[in-house]
Amino acid sequence: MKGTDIVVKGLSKSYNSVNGEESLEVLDDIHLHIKQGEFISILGPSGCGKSTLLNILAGFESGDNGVATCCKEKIEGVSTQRAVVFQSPVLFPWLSVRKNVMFGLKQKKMDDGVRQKIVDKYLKAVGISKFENYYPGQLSGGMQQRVALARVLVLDPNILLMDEPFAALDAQSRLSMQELLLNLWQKHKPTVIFVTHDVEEALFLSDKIFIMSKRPGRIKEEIEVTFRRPRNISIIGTPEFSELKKHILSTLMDMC
Ligand SMILES: Nc1ncnc2c1ncn2[C@@H]1O[C@H](COP(=O)(O)OP(=O)(O)OP(=O)(O)O)[C@@H](O)[C@H]1O
Repeated sequence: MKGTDIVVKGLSKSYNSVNGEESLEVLDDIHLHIKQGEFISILGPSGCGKSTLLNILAGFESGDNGVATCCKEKIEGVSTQRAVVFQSPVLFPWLSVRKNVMFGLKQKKMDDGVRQKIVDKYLKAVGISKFENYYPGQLSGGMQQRVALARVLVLDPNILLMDEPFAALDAQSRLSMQELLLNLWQKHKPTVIFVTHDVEEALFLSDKIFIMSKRPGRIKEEIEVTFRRPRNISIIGTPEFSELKKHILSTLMDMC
């Protein structure tokens, strides 16, 4: 079902310290409204709670106070509507690329011919059809991340939660993954919530950027990114891009 605004109101979260004696306040009074189909990035200092927020939206964890809703329903656990892509691709090393991509679809009741066609479509979309019989260990990091992306896209999620998915890649692979992601997003328009440390990446990809304060993380600033779409890397050299980049960097530096 489409219609998936994500609304977060007054969300806070603390963890017990390892010795259990103190409480570590990680998120404090977070408010967000993310519209269906928006591409959102979250930037903020290390340890400010970006991954914690993403984990709560995924349903892996819950907040202490406040509420996070998706489709007007409280997020209380994982859902196939919300797919997560991590920095390290999560793949089964003993399964071929094709079988990895097929994995989630096996749980769905559908004709096997249809299932195979969906897998073919996404292997092609992420540019790894030729490697369908390879095993993850035989692929580069960038190719593994393509497989990880195809693995979640076959399930047609409404929401993609991405936690620094391209951080481990070299500059060239990173750029090609960013372009690939933008193309896929443009076609299917899932809501994307993308955690990154890379200001250029956030500007290149997003409709909106949320900047979080240092821990306990709050939303310090919300920035609309209005560069025309479809985008290509030529926007990175424009004065408007540089201006916004400078503004975001100085906001982040002020928090150090
Ligand atoms: N399960 C946990 N138990 C205890 N503390 C935790 C747990 N998960 C995260 N933390 C702590 O919460 C704080 C925020 O962590 P989180 O990973 O959300 O930050 P982040 O902004 O994503 O950081 P980075 O940018 O470095 O990845 C950190 O101090 C971390 O040590």
